[in-house]
Amino acid sequence: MQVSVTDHVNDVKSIYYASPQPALLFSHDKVACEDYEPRIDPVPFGAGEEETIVKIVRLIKNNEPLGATIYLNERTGCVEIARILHGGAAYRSGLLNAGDEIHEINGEPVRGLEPDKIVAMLLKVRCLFSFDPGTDEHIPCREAGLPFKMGDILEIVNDEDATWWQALRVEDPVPTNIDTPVPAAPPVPERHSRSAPATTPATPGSGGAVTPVPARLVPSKHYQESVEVMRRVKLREARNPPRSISPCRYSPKIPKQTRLKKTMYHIVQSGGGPPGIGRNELKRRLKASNPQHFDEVVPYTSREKRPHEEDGKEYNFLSREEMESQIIAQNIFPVTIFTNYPNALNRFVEYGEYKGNLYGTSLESIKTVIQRSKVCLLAPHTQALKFIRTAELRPYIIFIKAPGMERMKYTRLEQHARATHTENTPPFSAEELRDITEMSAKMEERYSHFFDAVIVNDDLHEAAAELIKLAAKIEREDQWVPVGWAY
Ligand SMILES: Nc1ncnc2c1ncn2[C@@H]1O[C@H](COP(=O)(O)OP(=O)(O)OP(=O)(O)O)[C@@H](O)[C@H]1O
Repeated sequence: MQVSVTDHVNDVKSIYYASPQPALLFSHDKVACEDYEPRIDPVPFGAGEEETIVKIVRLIKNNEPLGATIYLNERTGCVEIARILHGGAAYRSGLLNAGDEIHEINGEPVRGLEPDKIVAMLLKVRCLFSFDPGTDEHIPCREAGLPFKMGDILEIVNDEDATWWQALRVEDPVPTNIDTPVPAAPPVPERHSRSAPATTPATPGSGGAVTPVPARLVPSKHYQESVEVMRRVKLREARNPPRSISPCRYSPKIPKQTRLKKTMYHIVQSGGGPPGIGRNELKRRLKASNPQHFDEVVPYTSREKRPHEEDGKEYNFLSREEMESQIIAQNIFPVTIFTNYPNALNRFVEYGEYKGNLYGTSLESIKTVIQRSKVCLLAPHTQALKFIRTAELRPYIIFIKAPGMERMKYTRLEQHARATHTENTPPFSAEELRDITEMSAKMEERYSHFFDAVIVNDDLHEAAAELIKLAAKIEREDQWVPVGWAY
């Protein structure tokens, strides 16, 4: 031991000859004396050999397999670790052993669950885009590609390659042969279920009853992002061909943070679908289905209060100066607004100007609704999604989509449907309906990765019924959430 230490120091010296030797020796000795073994709480004093000890094991690992198989011990009814695979994360941690009983995973009890159910608690990837290997010009082998559709669930078994990951479709039989690598725990690029271990069910001693399904290639997150960027650049260039700019005259513009964005309010409200598609109508119907349960935020405005209005009921009324200073402040101190700018009480997730008055929805108003144990219904602008799509609010985003142009005309023209954000507007013209339909397609193309569900607002009654049913289902079932929300 002593010899190897000296050798090592000499090696280092020969490369970094200028380094002072005592400092090197000191660093080396310090590192060598550190204990890098995982720390396990000491066995309670007095616990006998026969007594059960509960270990709470915390494994922090990257996108790699846990490297363990599990089985249901029918005698005890407990889920136990069948094997620890050599070299896997569990093996390296030294924290888990074959025969250990698993009582809960990420806080969720597993007693009585079939191993299959536990496998269903694996972190998996829900696809936020579709992929057809037949049309991808860069895939190294088309036959090896795994086609998938948006919403499909995949298990990524290898994410070592920067461009092509290996994946299994979740309905494919999971390999159980212990001689083959256990499917990887999830990289989960975007979203995953709330539960989380990475184990594979196995019957002890069976050594693999199911023939493993070979993993196939899917684009990595990095690759897909590059594809998306390129697609948008091409699209933009096709729409506005670049003009040649003299390099001498070109100076990049520095965005002015303190300028107030002047967006028309009806644009500001175009989040859950294009304006005019029926978001507010559907929101109204959902609220009416259970007014005790659903509620909406009270927006802020700088316009004059009308005689019949009550502050805090229809709107929260603020002077234009107050609203402006708060909006400007949040642009200057995007993160620390509450501590750095004591006058700013509101953080507007969206704001805009309509007919000379400011309107906005504040984060605090949303929280107020939630704190009253109500489900907060919003129809935000797409720009607001990044502010509200947080671990704190955990929104469920439903896109209200336009049906085809023919159905738009059939359903809206007959009903004399008209915009509701302004008063006394004439019914939609065919031209306006075309705009709504086109905007719907553009929004879906651009923001579909934010959507948890899509409802096509064709027949209004059917769309409302679907929304009400979906709202009930959301409350019953676990949802997919971004990775960061689960911890
Ligand atoms: N499926 C439908 N069939 C017929 N009319 C509809 C349908 N959905 C909504 N409408 C009507 O379309 C009009 C616009 O709906 P709504 O106000 O809810 O749209 P919006 O998306 O909230 O847009 P805006 O912000 O312009 O109000 C209303 O008259 C509404 O009753």
